[in-house]
Amino acid sequence: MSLQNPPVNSLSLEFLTDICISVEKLEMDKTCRGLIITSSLPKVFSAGLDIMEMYGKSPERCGEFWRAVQEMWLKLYGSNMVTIAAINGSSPAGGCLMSMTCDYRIMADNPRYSIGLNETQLGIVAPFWFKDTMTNTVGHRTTELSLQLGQMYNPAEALKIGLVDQLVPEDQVSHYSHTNHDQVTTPDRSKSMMRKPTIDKLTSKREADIQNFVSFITKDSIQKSIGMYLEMLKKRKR
Ligand SMILES: CCCCC/C=C\C/C=C\CC/C=C/CC(=O)SCCNC(=O)CCNC(=O)[C@H](O)C(C)(C)COP(=O)(O)OP(=O)(O)OC[C@H]1O[C@@H](n2cnc3c(N)ncnc32)[C@H](O)[C@@H]1OP(=O)(O)O
Repeated sequence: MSLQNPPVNSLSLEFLTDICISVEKLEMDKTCRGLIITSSLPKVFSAGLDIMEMYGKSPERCGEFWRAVQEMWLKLYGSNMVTIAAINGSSPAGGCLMSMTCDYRIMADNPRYSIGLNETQLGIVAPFWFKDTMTNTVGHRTTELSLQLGQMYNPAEALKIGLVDQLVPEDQVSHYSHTNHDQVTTPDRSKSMMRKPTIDKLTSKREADIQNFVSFITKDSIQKSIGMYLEMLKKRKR
């Protein structure tokens, strides 16, 4: 599955819906045992959630958006397929979350790329299931430090903390993700045994999580922080 939503593969409601439909189709295809997620765009795996979906939108729309984010996570984290993230560019926040849902992460060894949960930098708090996914990937202490600082990691740092499993030359990400994953076997009961408690936690709190998100994101102070962050993104470009 090659992500293609220019300019930066941000996860809008529409794009998330497309991703969910694609994963569902592959999941039902009995001939398909594995899924490699990568990006068709240069330099960016995914810029994470589409910030415009969280800025100046109605509570109803925000709720619909958040349900789609949850659905993407539930489908990928609970997938019965072998899943590999071929991270061929930067992958902040929701992009990092998406790659952490996979069984194995291969990243391009380019120091200009970064990956991590940077929500704190936007003045927002990573939801509990983002935190849980990271804890399951890199452990409690690293997650605590990482979330408090909104830390982004270059590929070497990401490898060191276990956020990615393998670094490869940039032009070989696709090759390695197709051929070099002996470490990942066909998902069996171990995968669901390890992930089920985390999945059940969100499933049982899904509606409350949507309410929390909507009331948090529509607060004036949070809208102001997001607006300032958007300005910063645009200025950084000039
Ligand atoms: C206490 C109570 C707790 C309750 C908690 C309840 C709920 C929790 C609440 C909220 C949680 C919300 C979770 C959010 C997770 C997210 O994913 S937020 C998104 C975070 N993403 C980012 O910060 C990425 C920002 N982007 C970048 O760093 C760079 O763009 C890039 C990805 C590294 C690429 O760089 P590059 O130089 O190639 O591109 P540009 O920067 O020039 O960008 C091009 C263009 O795209 C726009 N853009 C970039 N990222 C996004 C985005 N994520 N969404 C929308 N638009 C984006 C950028 O502004 C440029 O636009 P242009 O100027 O109009 O061309």
